[in-house]
Amino acid sequence: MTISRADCVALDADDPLKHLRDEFVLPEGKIYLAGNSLGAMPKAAAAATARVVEEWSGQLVGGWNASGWYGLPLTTGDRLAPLIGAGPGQVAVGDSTSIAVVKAVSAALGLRPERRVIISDLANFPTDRYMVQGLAKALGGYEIRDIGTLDDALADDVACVLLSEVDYRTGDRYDTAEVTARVQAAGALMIWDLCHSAGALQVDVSQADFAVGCTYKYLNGGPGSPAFVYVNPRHLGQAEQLLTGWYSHAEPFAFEPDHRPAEGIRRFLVSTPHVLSYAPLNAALDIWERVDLAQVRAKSVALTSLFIEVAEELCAPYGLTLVSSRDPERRGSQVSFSHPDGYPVIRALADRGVHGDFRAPDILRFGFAPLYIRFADVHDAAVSLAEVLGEELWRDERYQRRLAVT
Ligand SMILES: Cc1ncc(COP(=O)(O)O)c(C=O)c1O
Ligand SMILES: Nc1c(O)cccc1C(=O)C[C@H](N)C(=O)O
Repeated sequence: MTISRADCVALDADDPLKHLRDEFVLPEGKIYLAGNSLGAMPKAAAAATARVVEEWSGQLVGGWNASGWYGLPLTTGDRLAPLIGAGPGQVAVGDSTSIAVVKAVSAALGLRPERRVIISDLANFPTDRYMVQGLAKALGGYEIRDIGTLDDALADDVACVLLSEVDYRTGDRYDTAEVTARVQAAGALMIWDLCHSAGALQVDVSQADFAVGCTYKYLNGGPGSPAFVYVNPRHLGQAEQLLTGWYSHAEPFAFEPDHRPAEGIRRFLVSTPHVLSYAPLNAALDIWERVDLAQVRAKSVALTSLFIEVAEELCAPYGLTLVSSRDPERRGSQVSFSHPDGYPVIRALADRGVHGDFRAPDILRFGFAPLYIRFADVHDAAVSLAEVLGEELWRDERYQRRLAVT
């Protein structure tokens, strides 16, 4: 083999991020390549969550003031902002990505009232599409244009464009600066879904109009951790989002009968924050505060390139086809292959301790979270994949049955 396991161990020894792995709880003897679905747990998350439970028991309702629960969506937003190239007062953390999509798209439509088309990529994660479909139906009079190429779709009737920087299936990445500039040159507003890029790339939202994303993948905020919405400062104070819950009111505790929108990013809140869910996320952000994103990206490129090289070399005879781009610039921190028996292959691989996942119809996905994945893991995962394919372990009948969550 061109690259040996010993070479990979040497790469690990030189890795400037190697000390971070110890900050996470990782299952013994397993290789976790599903951090693009749910990130690993920071060791500090348990104590951070226990602290909030203590605050609750000790302070009861006083916790809203004394422990800063009321301010969590914005204090956490300010901590997350540097990870996506945003500044203070531009990011609100709360709700889910699906809800954040409604906030961002509704705000964009309000800023372009004369335009009646929303562009949504067919490659968008389904919930983004479903939320836009629901919103368009509720508002009435909107057309959703599914893009083949952006050039064909951009016209003077387009209000906004919603795309994912990194495609959840293929792992391919848009050139966000170039696309944003084209969309804005056509007079439309650009909304990026950053679920598969935040914590994996050097995201730069500074030119985008809006962005949304989750915190439970590469950011390691925990299952169901709150999402984020970014609003470019040029729209703050002007853009109005549809979900006008009381946290978006100028004075929630004035209890006025009619909605009066808050100034600034607070307008993009909806209602009571899920206080317990912010605890593990903030524990993860404590780690992120000490991380250089340029090093994260460099390691991500190296890990994904290594996996492609070793997996292709070992699995060449077994019908595996690379789906992700070969150009690391055009790739997120994920490598996808297709195989006609992708589902049982992923199940058999998990039984051998290597956790990737499967996306219909035939995609094997492997996510490489640079904070805790080692080069030796990449090597070992490719060897296991070759064994599963070469020895046809996936043919075992118990791997054919579909689980509820794939
Ligand atoms: C690109 C993308 N958008 C949205 C979501 C999900 O949104 P939600 O957190 O609302 O379930 C996911 C993953 O589940 C995703 O990959
Ligand atoms: N959000 C998820 C969930 O609620 C259950 C299972 C998986 C997920 C995921 O995040 C999947 C992920 N967005 C994907 O890219 O497929």
